[in-house]
Amino acid sequence: MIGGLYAITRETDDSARLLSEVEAALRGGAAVVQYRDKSGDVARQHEQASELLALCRRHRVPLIINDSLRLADLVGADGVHLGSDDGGVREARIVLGADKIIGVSCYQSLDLAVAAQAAGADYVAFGSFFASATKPSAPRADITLLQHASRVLHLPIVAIGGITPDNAESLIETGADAIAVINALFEAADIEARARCFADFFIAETED
Ligand SMILES: Cc1ncc(COP(=O)(O)OP(=O)(O)O)c(N)n1
Ligand SMILES: Cc1nc(C(=O)O)sc1CCOP(=O)(O)O
Repeated sequence: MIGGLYAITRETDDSARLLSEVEAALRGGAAVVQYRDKSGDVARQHEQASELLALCRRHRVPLIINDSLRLADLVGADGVHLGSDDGGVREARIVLGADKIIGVSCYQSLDLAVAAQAAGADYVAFGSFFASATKPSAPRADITLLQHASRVLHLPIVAIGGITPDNAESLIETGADAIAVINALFEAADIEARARCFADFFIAETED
């Protein structure tokens, strides 16, 4: 079940730094990790994904691979995140099997989310809710989308794009089950403390 702080890695060839940053996020309470690397360096991706998987297993947190069904299958990751160019849910389900997590980017479209749900996705993601330093060109989603989506869908909803400690609560209160964060998490001076800050929003939510 996807929920809480969903940490997405920054691209780097410094594997030791990658691992130590993700470990800090896990210590702070990240509930899901996504490996996202657009370099096209297949050897590096295989090595980093394998090392991250071992780390995530030690913390009992799922590792999702962005974009690549092939890499997810090769390293035995816990799931894959599919964007509009990354293939369909049904194919991913056949390759990965019933127990793996399949997430789908639905951008600003509830129709895409309904279709992903019908195809057997395990979660859907909407964004970008705020200006994103990582993806400045990402089209913006309105927060009311979360309200509609949480009424219509019966699977976890992930919000992404420019999320910071100052705006995360508004998304969670409006219907996000998870918040996916890159910059505001991994650019923080103290990644563990920042992760804890994000994770605590979900504890506060269950206490309300
Ligand atoms: C949790 C989550 N949500 C959305 C995205 C974006 O995926 P995509 O649209 O495929 O873009 P890239 O990440 O591949 O640039 C994501 N990765 N994770
Ligand atoms: C990878 C990605 N996808 C987005 C979308 O809107 O689909 S926004 C985004 C970047 C998220 O990083 P940050 O937390 O640094 O803004």
